[in-house]
Amino acid sequence: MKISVIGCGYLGAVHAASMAQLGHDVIGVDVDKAKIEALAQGKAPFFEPGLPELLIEGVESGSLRFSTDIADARDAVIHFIAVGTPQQKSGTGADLTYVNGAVDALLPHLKAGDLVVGKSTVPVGTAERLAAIIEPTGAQLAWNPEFLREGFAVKDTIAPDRLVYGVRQTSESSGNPDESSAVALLNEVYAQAIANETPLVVTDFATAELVKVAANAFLATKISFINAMAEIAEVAGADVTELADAIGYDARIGRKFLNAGVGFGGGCLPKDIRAFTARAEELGRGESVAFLKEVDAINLRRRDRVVELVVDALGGSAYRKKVAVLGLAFKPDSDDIRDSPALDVAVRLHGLGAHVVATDPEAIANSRIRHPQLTFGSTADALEGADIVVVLTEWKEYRALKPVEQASVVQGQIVVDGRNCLDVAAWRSAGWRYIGLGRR
Ligand SMILES: NC(=O)c1ccc[n+]([C@@H]2O[C@H](COP(=O)([O-])OP(=O)(O)OC[C@H]3O[C@@H](n4cnc5c(N)ncnc54)[C@H](O)[C@@H]3O)[C@@H](O)[C@H]2O)c1
Ligand SMILES: O=c1ccn([C@@H]2O[C@H](COP(=O)(O)OP(=O)(O)O[C@H]3O[C@H](CO)[C@@H](O)[C@H](O)[C@H]3O)[C@@H](O)[C@H]2O)c(=O)[nH]1
Repeated sequence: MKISVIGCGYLGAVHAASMAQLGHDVIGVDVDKAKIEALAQGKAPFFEPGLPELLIEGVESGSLRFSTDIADARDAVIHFIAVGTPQQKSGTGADLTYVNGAVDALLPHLKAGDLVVGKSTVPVGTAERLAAIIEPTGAQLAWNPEFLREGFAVKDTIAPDRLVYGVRQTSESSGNPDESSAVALLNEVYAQAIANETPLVVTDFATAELVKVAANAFLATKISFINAMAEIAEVAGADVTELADAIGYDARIGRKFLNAGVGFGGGCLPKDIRAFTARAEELGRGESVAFLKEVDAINLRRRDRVVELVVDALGGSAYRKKVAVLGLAFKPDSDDIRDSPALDVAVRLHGLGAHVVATDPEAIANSRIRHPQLTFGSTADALEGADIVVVLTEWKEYRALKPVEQASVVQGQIVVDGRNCLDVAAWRSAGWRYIGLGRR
């Protein structure tokens, strides 16, 4: 099928490359010239495992093209909207400027029979409003939320664990949205996943929009739940990792997303729970999701706690102490530093007068642009003569560090494990003072 993908960031670039990989003819459009130049040469503008290979293959075969000119999307039949919906600058709601701008720009190029497919995460009610603008062109709108995880984005796009189509409920389709042509077109786009019997939920616009924010709200709640348990474990002398293992054996609870630590960050969970709360308040149902404010508060307290643990371990002041910060990205296998707890903690320690030397396998370049005041270096640079080591992103190279080898490099054998990802026994037996979050 001829597909356009409007917005080629973390979501759109992967979506465009994956659609080409699935055999479609794809044009990716973005307003960011530098990004499009890189993509057009088959180069990934950010770190995402598996993406470079797909880009090169797609660009070389001609099935994947990129442009800054939205008019180049006119031959496509399916137009995915994958632009950002960040948190508003003044407020907690979603900023829809980019979604509105993308739809406005696309409008003159739409033709009867086209399908515009919303992928961006939006407040419930957005699709209905956009459909009123799009439908007079003879094109249709569907909302098809994306559930990919950064670090696994290619796999999650090509083989998603479920598909959700939000489509207009029409009288012609006798109230049955499954019959609509939007569904037929989307089934063609996702033919491989459909053939593999990927669970498919066909629903209305509002439900599709809500599914996305509900999923992220649930994940964020699960993480904050275990972090709240970590707070209690800390004062009770219990161990939150053993607690998580024990409750996780209950299949109704499950062990996934029960890793306590410095908390969740990234371009999705934090802003999505805030936007959901703001939208619920607009709809007069703020009390229904008021707990998400607590989820957010618990999450942010974890960052304070890590800073506090570091300062306490340094004898009450971080001033002029060398702090090795291992990890800056919001999660491993990503260079994304949006709302990263790791970067936040590094900046705060720097603000307390510590000599922070921070490292990350992929996120130094992005971190340097945002916070040039920090000192960046290799893992060896960070550890050399450090008074304390703080692990903030659980990259495999940090988990694999040998405590015995590092002991001779540092000044102080103290490690704060902000992700509860190190082997406690190994570090302690090598003479280190190990401090986890809610660990015994
Ligand atoms: N990143 C993820 O893992 C992920 C997963 C699922 C859903 N989402 C949602 O997808 C959306 C995009 O997220 P992202 O992380 O890719 O953001 P991003 O900031 O990485 O990318 C957004 C892109 O849109 C471009 N853009 C803005 N206005 C445009 C316009 N008018 N025309 C063309 N391009 C335009 C920007 O230049 C940018 O490259 C958000 O709503 C997000 O919540 C993201
Ligand atoms: O047990 C856990 C699991 C995760 N995290 C943190 O939570 C954040 C988010 O992690 P994850 O959900 O894996 O990353 P994202 O790539 O942001 O993906 C989320 O956000 C996307 C954008 O909406 C959705 O598509 C995905 O389904 C959803 O998992 C990261 O900071 C993790 O370190 C924890 O602290 N503890």
